[in-house]
Amino acid sequence: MLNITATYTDQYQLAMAQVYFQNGQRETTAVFDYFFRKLPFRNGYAIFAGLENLLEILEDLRFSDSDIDFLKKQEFSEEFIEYLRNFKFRGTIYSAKEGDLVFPTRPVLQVEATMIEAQIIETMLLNILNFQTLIATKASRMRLVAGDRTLLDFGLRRSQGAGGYYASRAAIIGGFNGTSNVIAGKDFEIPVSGTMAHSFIQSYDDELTAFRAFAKGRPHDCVLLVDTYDTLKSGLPHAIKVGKEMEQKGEKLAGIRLDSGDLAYLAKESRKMLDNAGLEYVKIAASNQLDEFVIKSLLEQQAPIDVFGVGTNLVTGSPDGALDGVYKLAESNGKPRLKISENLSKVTIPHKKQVYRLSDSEGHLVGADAMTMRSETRIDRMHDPMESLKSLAVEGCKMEALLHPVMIDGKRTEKPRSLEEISQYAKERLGTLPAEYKRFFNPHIYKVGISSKLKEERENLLNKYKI
Ligand SMILES: Nc1ncnc2c1ncn2[C@@H]1O[C@H](COP(=O)(O)OP(=O)(O)OP(=O)(O)O)[C@@H](O)[C@H]1O
Ligand SMILES: O=P(O)(O)OC[C@H]1O[C@H](OP(=O)(O)OP(=O)(O)O)[C@H](O)[C@@H]1O
Ligand SMILES: O=C(O)c1cccnc1
Repeated sequence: MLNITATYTDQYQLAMAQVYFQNGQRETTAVFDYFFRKLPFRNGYAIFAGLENLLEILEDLRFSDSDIDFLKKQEFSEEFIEYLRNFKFRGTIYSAKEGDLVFPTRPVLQVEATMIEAQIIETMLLNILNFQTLIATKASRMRLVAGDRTLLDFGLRRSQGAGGYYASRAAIIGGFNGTSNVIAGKDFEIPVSGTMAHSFIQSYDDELTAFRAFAKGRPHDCVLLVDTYDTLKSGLPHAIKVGKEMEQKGEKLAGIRLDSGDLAYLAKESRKMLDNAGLEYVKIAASNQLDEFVIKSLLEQQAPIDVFGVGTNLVTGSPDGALDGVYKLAESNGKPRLKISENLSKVTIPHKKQVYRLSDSEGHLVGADAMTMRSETRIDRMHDPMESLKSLAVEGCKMEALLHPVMIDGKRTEKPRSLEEISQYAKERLGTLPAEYKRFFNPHIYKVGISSKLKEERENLLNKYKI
């Protein structure tokens, strides 16, 4: 994994931390909620991703010697620098499971730590969770339309800098099968695969010679790019020739890739030509600015495409550049805290909380989560957090707690989950979500309610701070 140290933060976190340190508030405790306010892509759900990376980094988070040297040149006191030299995150984290379905305005994760620790990790936590959750969600939309066809991430070259590294991981959580990104493949144990570039074909005097050379070098995973000169008049005939030559050697051409033009038409024509030549097993891959809408359209056109290679629109989270996940103080030194806003949706919810996913007696999701004080284990009624007169009886519903202690006093509570396990979990959870939350246009809203106790606590605080 990329080497992230404790300076992966914003300066104001350190400035605030120094003030706590100097004012004898080193042991002041905090509870922060991580949540987002708006689903990306007008989607009906998000897939939580990035947790394993976060925990791995937190367990070993330090200021390195060079970090300390750098900070010495900034405006920090010697005593505070010494404190940072010995800094370690010793906090506790309650979190949703990575790969779970998450929805706006309810905590996805809670951090309990000293105020200093909690502030120092804020930026990094947001940076990791916001990005991977965005990309996993985008990837899952493509998985929903692609059925069981292969989805490959081709995005590293188009991503916002190093973001491509984590995008490849998040794509797998969202349901992609593999990546062209070699370092992500190595670090996260993602199946790595790829085809060939136009430059390879251009570098030879003719296409056939290029194809033959590639087939010789990659006899087991040879996918030929057929659109450099003319897909149907040149690329396909040459690929078929090489495919037949490979058969003579007891080898099999793995596939062809279409990267321009009308992908549905070209895939249909290519399939016919391959089948007529007895190359029914040769797969058709397609790429070129794909996204969930293009993939859906291609499949509606019955395009016989087996593999989709997706770059830009996956790894950039296009058209949404970021998930708006935030980190808000819910308690300090054991006292509940509130942030007031003109906009009721931005008034925070105090206290250590739990989020329960509700289902009926047969185990079907009822389309609502209930937010409670962490100490509550049962509630009969939940209230709309925005409209105080609206409430809903929930007695008889099964309540599944979503937030689990994943780190206690700086140590992880469980061994790391593999990426495969996480993506399998995401698949299962998405499988339980009714179709109306998964459609692209105007999906159902997955509701949230707060318990009577939490509502009362919030109102008391609101009254206390109201001017
Ligand atoms: N049959 C199709 N149905 C829907 N969208 C398609 C179809 N074929 C291609 N697309 C998508 O349309 C967009 C643009 O395709 P277009 O044919 O203009 O590609 P191009 O890069 O301009 O091709 P060329 O290299 O031939 O100029 C891409 O996002 C592509 O994935
Ligand atoms: O379109 P995207 O979804 O972003 O997918 C990745 C694109 O990157 C490659 O093109 P590029 O022109 O960079 O290289 P090439 O010469 O190998 O085609 C590939 O051929 C895809 O078209
Ligand atoms: O392997 C490929 O075909 C590939 C990899 C990265 C980007 N475009 C294509």
